[in-house]
Amino acid sequence: MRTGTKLLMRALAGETLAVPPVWMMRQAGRYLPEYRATRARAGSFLDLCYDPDLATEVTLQPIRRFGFDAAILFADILLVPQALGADLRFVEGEGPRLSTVTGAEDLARLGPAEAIHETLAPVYETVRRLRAELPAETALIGFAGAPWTVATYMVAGRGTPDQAPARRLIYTDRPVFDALIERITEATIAYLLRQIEAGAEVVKLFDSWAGALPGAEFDAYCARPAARIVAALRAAAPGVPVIGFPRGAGGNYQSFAAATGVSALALDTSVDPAWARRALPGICLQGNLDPLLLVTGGSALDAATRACVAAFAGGPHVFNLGHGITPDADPANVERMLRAIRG
Ligand SMILES: Cc1c2[nH]c(c1CCC(=O)O)Cc1[nH]c(c(CCC(=O)O)c1C)Cc1[nH]c(c(CCC(=O)O)c1C)Cc1[nH]c(c(C)c1CCC(=O)O)C2
Repeated sequence: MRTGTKLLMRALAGETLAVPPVWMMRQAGRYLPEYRATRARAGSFLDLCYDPDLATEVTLQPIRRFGFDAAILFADILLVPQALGADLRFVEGEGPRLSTVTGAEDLARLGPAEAIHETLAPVYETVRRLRAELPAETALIGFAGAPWTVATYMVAGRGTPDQAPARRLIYTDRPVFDALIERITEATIAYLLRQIEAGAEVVKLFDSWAGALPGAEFDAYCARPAARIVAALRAAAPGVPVIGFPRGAGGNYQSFAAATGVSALALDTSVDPAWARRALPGICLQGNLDPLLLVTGGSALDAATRACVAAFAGGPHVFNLGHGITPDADPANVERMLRAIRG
């Protein structure tokens, strides 16, 4: 395989490497001064997402600075709802605001899954440019939000601490909720396949709020949609690894792995690596350093980084954080983390 020498691809294919490949969730972001400068040139965050030149530039910035083993496409999980017809804007200092979907009429106003590509064409162009510009050793990761997490924003119209609006819709109007999950699932498959066609070598499914699903609903709204997405990608794009990230799934990480057949599991900060190795044998594990250590730094960062590498050393591992790097992180601490991993 042409990509066979990239460390990330080797780890995802199940190889245990002496030094794990490394990348970070949110590696292109506000903790980098060069990101803030490009972001200021773009205007809004969404303008940046839809400008292939600038989105390519910010994706490459952390690769140039740190030499990560993978780049992740610069975009957002909420571009899919927007492409389905939701109004979307990001309020500075607050977060996303969307038009809400709480009933059959709202659902009827959304476009079909196949209609998303017109809006998302600039994202595919960014993927093409990245594939042409990335160093030969750097893998390109595409991504989408998982249906449940995307639905939580579409139902509430914003981020919520407990995803109560989406949970409420499950209990009060399950047919509408199921239809929404179905629409997002179809759009996600179409979106990821276009990213793969454009040059994404790996895709990651972000289910950031999987931990908010009641246990009885985890299978229906986290595992099953992910299983459908994985199966559709495997059928149309065999050989492209899929990383699943059911954040906060706890003990459900096991049933998620079994139900979906993902190539790798991204573990959040709460998961004990030793438990994960025992409970999830044979699968590539990604994670899971506490991102706060990149704010606090010092010898605690060195110790935790080395402990993380050692704890996962018995099998295929992709070093990452347990969640995204935060805007108050110090880039010098990222260098320090990389020295502790790579020596
Ligand atoms: C829930 C979610 C979103 N977006 C995403 C998730 C799932 C992962 C997670 O749990 O973090 C995923 C995401 N968002 C972004 C990426 C790009 C790739 C990467 O570097 O990881 C990815 C993979 C850029 C971004 N997405 C966002 C930024 C900050 C925008 C800015 O420059 O102001 C970036 C770099 C904005 C965003 N986007 C979203 C929110 C709630 C916010 C606002 C909160 C915040 O400001 O941090 C939705």
